[in-house]
Amino acid sequence: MDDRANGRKHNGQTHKGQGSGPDRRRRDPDGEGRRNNRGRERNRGGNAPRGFSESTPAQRVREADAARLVAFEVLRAVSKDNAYANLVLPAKIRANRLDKRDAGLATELGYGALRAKGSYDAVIAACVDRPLADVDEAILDALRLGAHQLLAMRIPPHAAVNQTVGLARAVIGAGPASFINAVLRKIAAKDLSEWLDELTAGLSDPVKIAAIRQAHPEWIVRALRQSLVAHGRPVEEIDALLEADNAAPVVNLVALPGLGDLAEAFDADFTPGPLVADSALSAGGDPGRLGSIREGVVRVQDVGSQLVARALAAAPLTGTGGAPERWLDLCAGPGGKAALLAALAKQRGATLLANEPAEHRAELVRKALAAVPGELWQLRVADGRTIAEDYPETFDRILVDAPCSGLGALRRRPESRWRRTPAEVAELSQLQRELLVAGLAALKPGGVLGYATCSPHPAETLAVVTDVLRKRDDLELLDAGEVLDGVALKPLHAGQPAAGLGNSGSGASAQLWPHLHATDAMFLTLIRKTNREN
Ligand SMILES: C[S@@+](CC[C@H](N)C(=O)[O-])C[C@H]1O[C@@H](n2cnc3c(N)ncnc32)[C@H](O)[C@@H]1O
Repeated sequence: MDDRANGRKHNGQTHKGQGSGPDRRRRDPDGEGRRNNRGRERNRGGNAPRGFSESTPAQRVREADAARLVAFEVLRAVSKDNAYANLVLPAKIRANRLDKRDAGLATELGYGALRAKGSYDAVIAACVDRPLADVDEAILDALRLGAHQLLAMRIPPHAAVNQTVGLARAVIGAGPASFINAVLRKIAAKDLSEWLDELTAGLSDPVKIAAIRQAHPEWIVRALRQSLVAHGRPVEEIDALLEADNAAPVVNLVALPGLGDLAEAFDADFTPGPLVADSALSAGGDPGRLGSIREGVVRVQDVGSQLVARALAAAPLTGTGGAPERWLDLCAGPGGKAALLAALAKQRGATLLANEPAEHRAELVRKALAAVPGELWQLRVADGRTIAEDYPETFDRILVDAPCSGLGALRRRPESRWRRTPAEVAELSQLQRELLVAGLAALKPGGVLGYATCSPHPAETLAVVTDVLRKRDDLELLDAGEVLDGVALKPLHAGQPAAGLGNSGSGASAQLWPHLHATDAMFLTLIRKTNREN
């Protein structure tokens, strides 16, 4: 018999409340755990929570419904191949020709199960008698899908269990399906808040409690709490912030100024964005349908990114000379901000150099910039740390949108919180310092550099900027919050003085927040190089 009949990776895995592996296998030679030798259901009664119909073998769901199958395949691709759900899911929806309703269900199932994996794993662990590391990954993924349906969706429990078990029977096997059935019935015995109360009972550390309740790794909860405090926000906001990470984000569009408009989007189901000009949003619209998106003059872009690009374009310079401005996007791939910057540069008679070292991402930048006349921009495919070798003190405006952990965009990348590690943050923060220093060397006196991350982790934001500024006396900090307010349609209050940056003028960094601004948690510092004669 397949070990996976009992959920095992190796030998001996069972769900709690059943006999241990070898015993159970002897009692259950067909490996399904469903019938005794009189042909009656073994799992009937006893443990089964109310609300389940006891289906006969003939009535059992034996096929995977399309939406659940797609969601399961996405979970498998993420677990097995380290895939990105936001890339795999749309491809699978297309390949399986899901209609709008099934596409919505597959998205909610897949993204929901991935986001809350930590909480669901804790629930599942309470229902099986082995460490989850010993449970076969495919079985675990099916259990996570089932747990999400049972604990977070308005799907009747019997349907959630039957459909998930049917999926498992079709794609994993009859034995594992029986194990999954038994575990899901245990999960269904309590609702989510009962499970969370049980799992957090006896804990006093607010980080551990928030981590379980809001399905985030503890180190991320800790970093986000630190960031709130460093930006003058009450630490109690952490719950709202974590909740915002768990909500499905809206789709934001930007019409490239002077090149595109949103009329077509408004005719579809998009509405004007309340925070920034030329933007639109929709909770469920499919931007791929819009001709203006296909032409590249309207683009999908988070509002936080739009604000950052516009703030850099609007920041006050102090006399960089009368020549047309030269702008640089040092870390440009895949080109979202570069496209907006290039369109703004066109309106201002400026030009843009977009730099990106990764070939395939540089290609995406080229595509993103295709809508902007070619004489206004150039692409450099090289390490940003060498920029000043080719362009010493050349640019009036520079964006260093540094490679980062992406902890500010967790709502868009459902699996990433479980994949990222603190060690990566340490490594990235060194690269971020080097890119910031290189960008400053390419900045003209009087010019402004925007250092941005889509992470609010203090090690990637304030610590990087503080470290670099501390060693220099030719730089001043602008008030990034004030500049952001100048380009926003309403005050953002994003620029509370941040701890540790008080020694570089009266300026302050700004931090956008998903729970306050409904944007990604973009961080922005605006640094001006002082003119030598000043
Ligand atoms: C946060 S992303 C930039 C996002 C981009 N600004 C946008 O809005 O689409 C960071 C980019 O930096 C690039 N990168 C990584 N190492 C780099 C380096 N040494 N120099 C310049 N860019 C680098 C990554 O390949 C990635 O494309």
